[in-house]
Amino acid sequence: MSARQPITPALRAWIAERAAEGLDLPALVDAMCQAGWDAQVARQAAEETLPSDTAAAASPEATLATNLPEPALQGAPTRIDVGDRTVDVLMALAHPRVVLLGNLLSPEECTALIDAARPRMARSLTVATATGGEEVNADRTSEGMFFQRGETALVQRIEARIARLVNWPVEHGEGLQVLRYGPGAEYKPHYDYFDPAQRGTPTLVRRGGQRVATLVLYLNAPAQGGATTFPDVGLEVTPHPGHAVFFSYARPDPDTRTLHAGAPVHAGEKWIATKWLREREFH
Ligand SMILES: O=C(O)CCC(=O)C(=O)O
Ligand SMILES: [Fe+2]
Repeated sequence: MSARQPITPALRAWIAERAAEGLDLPALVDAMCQAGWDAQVARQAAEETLPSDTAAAASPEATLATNLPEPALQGAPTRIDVGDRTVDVLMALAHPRVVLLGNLLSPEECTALIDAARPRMARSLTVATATGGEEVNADRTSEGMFFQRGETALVQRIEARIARLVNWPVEHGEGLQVLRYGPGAEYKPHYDYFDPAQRGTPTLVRRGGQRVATLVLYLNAPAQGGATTFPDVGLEVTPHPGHAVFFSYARPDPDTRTLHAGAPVHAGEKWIATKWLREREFH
Protein backbone atom coordinates (compact mmCIF):
# COMPACT_ATOMS: atom_id res chain seq x y z
CA MET A 1 0.00 0.00 0.00
CA SER A 2 1.39 3.38 -0.88
CA ALA A 3 -1.19 5.92 0.36
CA ARG A 4 -0.34 7.32 3.80
CA GLN A 5 -2.54 5.50 6.30
CA PRO A 6 -3.69 7.30 9.45
CA ILE A 7 -2.64 5.98 12.88
CA THR A 8 -6.09 5.66 14.44
CA PRO A 9 -6.98 5.09 18.13
CA ALA A 10 -8.28 1.66 17.11
CA LEU A 11 -4.89 0.82 15.60
CA ARG A 12 -3.13 1.99 18.77
CA ALA A 13 -5.47 -0.15 20.88
CA TRP A 14 -4.78 -3.13 18.63
CA ILE A 15 -1.03 -2.63 19.01
CA ALA A 16 -1.30 -2.36 22.80
CA GLU A 17 -3.38 -5.53 22.92
CA ARG A 18 -0.90 -7.51 20.82
CA ALA A 19 1.93 -6.20 23.00
CA ALA A 20 0.02 -7.34 26.09
CA GLU A 21 -0.15 -10.77 24.51
CA GLY A 22 3.63 -10.77 24.32
CA LEU A 23 4.37 -9.67 20.73
CA ASP A 24 7.57 -7.65 20.53
CA LEU A 25 8.15 -4.72 18.20
CA PRO A 26 9.45 -6.63 15.13
CA ALA A 27 6.65 -9.20 15.45
CA LEU A 28 4.08 -6.43 15.73
CA VAL A 29 5.39 -4.67 12.64
CA ASP A 30 5.38 -7.98 10.75
CA ALA A 31 1.78 -8.67 11.76
CA MET A 32 0.70 -5.20 10.67
CA CYS A 33 2.45 -5.52 7.31
CA GLN A 34 0.69 -8.84 6.75
CA ALA A 35 -2.60 -7.10 7.54
CA GLY A 36 -1.90 -4.61 4.76
CA TRP A 37 -0.25 -1.74 6.59
CA ASP A 38 2.56 0.19 5.03
CA ALA A 39 5.81 -0.89 6.75
CA GLN A 40 6.85 2.65 7.61
CA VAL A 41 3.44 3.50 9.09
CA ALA A 42 3.42 0.20 10.97
CA ARG A 43 6.79 0.88 12.56
CA GLN A 44 5.90 4.46 13.43
CA ALA A 45 2.56 3.46 14.98
CA ALA A 46 4.18 0.68 17.02
CA GLU A 47 6.97 2.94 18.25
CA GLU A 48 4.55 5.69 19.20
CA THR A 49 2.21 3.32 21.01
CA LEU A 50 4.70 1.20 22.92
CA PRO A 51 6.75 2.76 25.73
CA SER A 52 10.07 4.06 24.37
CA ASP A 53 12.21 1.58 26.32
CA THR A 54 10.24 -1.32 24.81
CA ALA A 55 10.44 0.03 21.31
CA ALA A 56 14.15 0.72 21.71
CA ALA A 57 14.93 -2.65 23.23
CA ALA A 58 12.73 -4.49 20.74
CA SER A 59 13.88 -7.84 22.07
CA PRO A 60 11.64 -10.76 23.00
CA GLU A 61 13.02 -10.59 26.55
CA ALA A 62 12.13 -6.91 26.99
CA THR A 63 9.42 -6.30 29.56
CA LEU A 64 6.42 -5.07 27.66
CA ALA A 65 4.81 -2.34 29.69
CA THR A 66 1.27 -2.06 28.50
CA ASN A 67 -1.83 -0.03 29.10
CA LEU A 68 -3.76 -3.04 30.32
CA PRO A 69 -3.75 -5.04 33.55
CA GLU A 70 -1.69 -8.18 32.97
CA PRO A 71 0.08 -10.77 35.11
CA ALA A 72 3.87 -10.86 34.58
CA LEU A 73 4.10 -13.98 32.44
CA GLN A 74 7.28 -13.13 30.54
CA GLY A 75 9.61 -16.09 30.77
CA ALA A 76 6.66 -18.43 31.33
CA PRO A 77 6.79 -18.59 35.15
CA THR A 78 4.88 -21.42 36.80
CA ARG A 79 4.32 -19.30 39.91
CA ILE A 80 4.03 -15.59 40.63
CA ASP A 81 5.07 -13.93 43.89
CA VAL A 82 2.32 -11.52 44.93
CA GLY A 83 3.94 -10.38 48.16
CA ASP A 84 2.22 -12.36 50.88
CA ARG A 85 1.55 -15.43 48.73
CA THR A 86 2.67 -17.36 45.67
CA VAL A 87 0.07 -17.79 42.97
CA ASP A 88 0.10 -20.71 40.52
CA VAL A 89 -0.17 -20.04 36.79
CA LEU A 90 -2.44 -22.79 35.45
CA MET A 91 -3.33 -21.76 31.91
CA ALA A 92 -3.07 -18.77 29.59
CA LEU A 93 -4.89 -17.95 26.38
CA ALA A 94 -3.85 -15.11 24.06
CA HIS A 95 -7.11 -14.14 22.38
CA PRO A 96 -9.25 -13.56 24.31
CA ARG A 97 -6.67 -12.77 26.96
CA VAL A 98 -7.53 -15.23 29.71
CA VAL A 99 -5.24 -16.40 32.51
CA LEU A 100 -6.25 -19.07 34.99
CA LEU A 101 -4.59 -18.83 38.39
CA GLY A 102 -4.47 -21.10 41.42
CA ASN A 103 -3.79 -20.49 45.10
CA LEU A 104 -4.76 -16.80 44.95
CA LEU A 105 -6.79 -17.20 48.17
CA SER A 106 -6.33 -19.64 51.04
CA PRO A 107 -9.29 -21.85 52.05
CA GLU A 108 -9.60 -19.74 55.22
CA GLU A 109 -9.76 -16.52 53.21
CA CYS A 110 -12.48 -17.97 50.95
CA THR A 111 -14.57 -18.91 53.99
CA ALA A 112 -13.95 -15.58 55.72
CA LEU A 113 -15.03 -13.65 52.62
CA ILE A 114 -18.24 -15.70 52.30
CA ASP A 115 -18.99 -15.22 56.01
CA ALA A 116 -18.44 -11.46 55.80
CA ALA A 117 -20.64 -11.17 52.69
CA ARG A 118 -23.46 -13.55 53.66
CA PRO A 119 -25.51 -11.20 55.89
CA ARG A 120 -25.45 -8.50 53.19
CA MET A 121 -26.56 -10.56 50.17
CA ALA A 122 -29.42 -9.22 48.04
CA ARG A 123 -30.73 -10.03 44.56
CA SER A 124 -27.99 -8.97 42.12
CA LEU A 125 -28.37 -5.73 40.30
CA THR A 126 -26.75 -5.09 36.96
CA VAL A 127 -25.56 -1.75 35.71
CA ALA A 128 -28.41 -0.32 33.65
CA THR A 129 -26.46 0.85 30.63
CA ALA A 130 -29.40 2.87 29.34
CA THR A 131 -29.40 5.16 32.36
CA GLY A 132 -26.12 4.57 34.20
CA GLY A 133 -28.09 3.37 37.24
CA GLU A 134 -28.68 -0.15 38.54
CA GLU A 135 -31.52 -2.59 37.90
CA VAL A 136 -32.64 -6.14 38.62
CA ASN A 137 -31.83 -8.19 35.55
CA ALA A 138 -33.53 -11.45 34.57
CA ASP A 139 -30.25 -12.61 33.00
CA ARG A 140 -28.59 -12.56 36.36
CA THR A 141 -30.24 -14.77 38.96
CA SER A 142 -27.52 -14.61 41.59
CA GLU A 143 -27.46 -12.68 44.83
CA GLY A 144 -24.67 -10.26 45.58
CA MET A 145 -23.12 -7.46 47.59
CA PHE A 146 -20.27 -5.00 47.19
CA PHE A 147 -17.51 -4.32 49.66
CA GLN A 148 -16.14 -0.79 49.66
CA ARG A 149 -12.57 -0.74 48.44
CA GLY A 150 -10.39 -1.44 51.50
CA GLU A 151 -13.45 -1.98 53.68
CA THR A 152 -11.93 -4.67 55.90
CA ALA A 153 -8.39 -5.89 56.57
CA LEU A 154 -9.17 -9.05 54.55
CA VAL A 155 -10.54 -7.09 51.60
CA GLN A 156 -7.54 -4.78 51.72
CA ARG A 157 -5.13 -7.71 51.70
CA ILE A 158 -6.88 -9.34 48.74
CA GLU A 159 -6.99 -6.08 46.80
CA ALA A 160 -3.27 -5.48 47.36
CA ARG A 161 -2.56 -9.01 46.15
CA ILE A 162 -4.69 -8.54 43.02
CA ALA A 163 -2.99 -5.20 42.26
CA ARG A 164 0.40 -6.84 42.42
CA LEU A 165 -0.75 -9.89 40.45
CA VAL A 166 -2.08 -7.94 37.47
CA ASN A 167 0.17 -4.89 37.77
CA TRP A 168 -2.67 -2.42 38.11
CA PRO A 169 -3.16 0.11 40.93
CA VAL A 170 -5.58 -0.74 43.75
CA GLU A 171 -7.23 2.67 43.12
CA HIS A 172 -8.26 1.60 39.61
CA GLY A 173 -10.38 -1.25 40.99
CA GLU A 174 -14.08 -1.19 41.76
CA GLY A 175 -15.09 -2.53 45.16
CA LEU A 176 -14.97 -6.31 45.42
CA GLN A 177 -18.34 -7.86 44.59
CA VAL A 178 -19.35 -11.18 46.17
CA LEU A 179 -21.95 -13.28 44.33
CA ARG A 180 -23.85 -16.39 45.37
CA TYR A 181 -25.62 -18.65 42.86
CA GLY A 182 -28.07 -21.22 44.22
CA PRO A 183 -29.26 -24.26 42.24
CA GLY A 184 -30.46 -23.13 38.78
CA ALA A 185 -28.98 -19.64 39.09
CA GLU A 186 -26.78 -18.30 36.33
CA TYR A 187 -25.38 -15.18 34.70
CA LYS A 188 -26.19 -15.24 30.99
CA PRO A 189 -23.51 -14.37 28.39
CA HIS A 190 -22.44 -10.73 28.61
CA TYR A 191 -19.49 -8.38 28.32
CA ASP A 192 -18.16 -6.60 31.39
CA TYR A 193 -17.27 -3.37 29.56
CA PHE A 194 -19.90 -0.68 29.18
CA ASP A 195 -21.53 -0.71 25.76
CA PRO A 196 -20.52 2.53 23.98
CA ALA A 197 -23.85 2.51 22.14
CA GLN A 198 -25.83 2.86 25.39
CA ARG A 199 -26.96 6.25 26.61
CA GLY A 200 -25.87 5.67 30.22
CA THR A 201 -22.28 4.74 29.35
CA PRO A 202 -20.76 8.26 29.57
CA THR A 203 -22.08 8.53 33.16
CA LEU A 204 -20.57 5.18 34.09
CA VAL A 205 -17.26 5.91 32.41
CA ARG A 206 -16.90 9.23 34.25
CA ARG A 207 -16.12 7.30 37.46
CA GLY A 208 -12.78 5.94 36.28
CA GLY A 209 -12.93 5.21 32.59
CA GLN A 210 -13.96 1.97 30.95
CA ARG A 211 -13.61 -1.43 32.54
CA VAL A 212 -10.53 -3.04 30.99
CA ALA A 213 -10.19 -6.32 32.89
CA THR A 214 -12.02 -8.69 35.23
CA LEU A 215 -10.82 -11.10 37.87
CA VAL A 216 -13.32 -13.71 39.04
CA LEU A 217 -12.19 -15.39 42.28
CA TYR A 218 -13.80 -18.70 43.18
CA LEU A 219 -14.65 -19.02 46.85
CA ASN A 220 -16.03 -22.56 46.73
CA ALA A 221 -16.81 -25.38 44.31
CA PRO A 222 -20.45 -26.19 43.53
CA ALA A 223 -21.04 -29.95 43.26
CA GLN A 224 -22.09 -29.58 39.60
CA GLY A 225 -22.24 -26.74 37.07
CA GLY A 226 -21.34 -23.10 37.60
CA ALA A 227 -18.37 -22.86 35.24
CA THR A 228 -17.33 -19.49 33.86
CA THR A 229 -17.72 -19.95 30.11
CA PHE A 230 -16.32 -18.03 27.14
CA PRO A 231 -18.69 -19.05 24.32
CA ASP A 232 -16.66 -17.43 21.50
CA VAL A 233 -13.79 -19.82 22.12
CA GLY A 234 -15.57 -22.75 23.78
CA LEU A 235 -13.67 -22.33 27.04
CA GLU A 236 -15.13 -23.45 30.38
CA VAL A 237 -13.37 -22.60 33.61
CA THR A 238 -14.32 -24.93 36.45
CA PRO A 239 -14.70 -23.23 39.83
CA HIS A 240 -12.26 -24.36 42.51
CA PRO A 241 -11.84 -22.55 45.83
CA GLY A 242 -8.86 -20.19 45.78
CA HIS A 243 -8.59 -20.22 41.97
CA ALA A 244 -9.26 -17.17 39.85
CA VAL A 245 -9.80 -16.41 36.18
CA PHE A 246 -8.43 -13.15 34.79
CA PHE A 247 -9.45 -11.67 31.45
CA SER A 248 -8.82 -8.31 29.80
CA TYR A 249 -10.28 -6.29 26.95
CA ALA A 250 -8.37 -3.43 25.37
CA ARG A 251 -11.51 -1.82 24.00
CA PRO A 252 -15.27 -2.16 24.48
CA ASP A 253 -15.73 -4.35 21.44
CA PRO A 254 -16.99 -7.91 20.86
CA ASP A 255 -13.85 -8.58 18.81
CA THR A 256 -12.06 -8.91 22.16
CA ARG A 257 -13.97 -12.24 22.37
CA THR A 258 -14.56 -11.63 26.08
CA LEU A 259 -18.21 -12.66 25.96
CA HIS A 260 -18.59 -14.79 29.08
CA ALA A 261 -21.20 -16.29 31.36
CA GLY A 262 -21.71 -17.94 34.71
CA ALA A 263 -23.22 -21.27 33.65
CA PRO A 264 -26.21 -22.56 35.65
CA VAL A 265 -25.39 -24.26 38.93
CA HIS A 266 -26.83 -27.79 38.81
CA ALA A 267 -26.12 -28.91 42.36
CA GLY A 268 -24.94 -27.09 45.43
CA GLU A 269 -24.17 -23.37 45.42
CA LYS A 270 -21.47 -21.24 43.90
CA TRP A 271 -19.73 -18.32 45.60
CA ILE A 272 -17.40 -15.95 43.74
CA ALA A 273 -15.83 -12.55 44.22
CA THR A 274 -15.46 -10.32 41.17
CA LYS A 275 -12.96 -7.48 40.82
CA TRP A 276 -13.50 -5.17 37.87
CA LEU A 277 -10.59 -2.97 36.86
CA ARG A 278 -10.95 0.47 35.30
CA GLU A 279 -8.68 2.46 33.02
CA ARG A 280 -8.18 5.14 35.67
CA GLU A 281 -8.73 5.74 39.36
CA PHE A 282 -12.26 4.63 40.29
CA HIS A 283 -14.16 6.86 42.69
O1 LIG B 1 -20.23 -16.33 37.61
C1 LIG B 1 -19.26 -16.29 36.86
O2 LIG B 1 -18.52 -17.27 36.74
C2 LIG B 1 -18.99 -15.06 36.07
C3 LIG B 1 -19.33 -13.80 36.81
C4 LIG B 1 -19.29 -12.59 35.94
O3 LIG B 1 -19.29 -12.65 34.76
C5 LIG B 1 -19.22 -11.24 36.54
O4 LIG B 1 -19.30 -11.13 37.77
O5 LIG B 1 -19.10 -10.26 35.78
FE1 LIG C 1 -18.97 -10.72 33.81
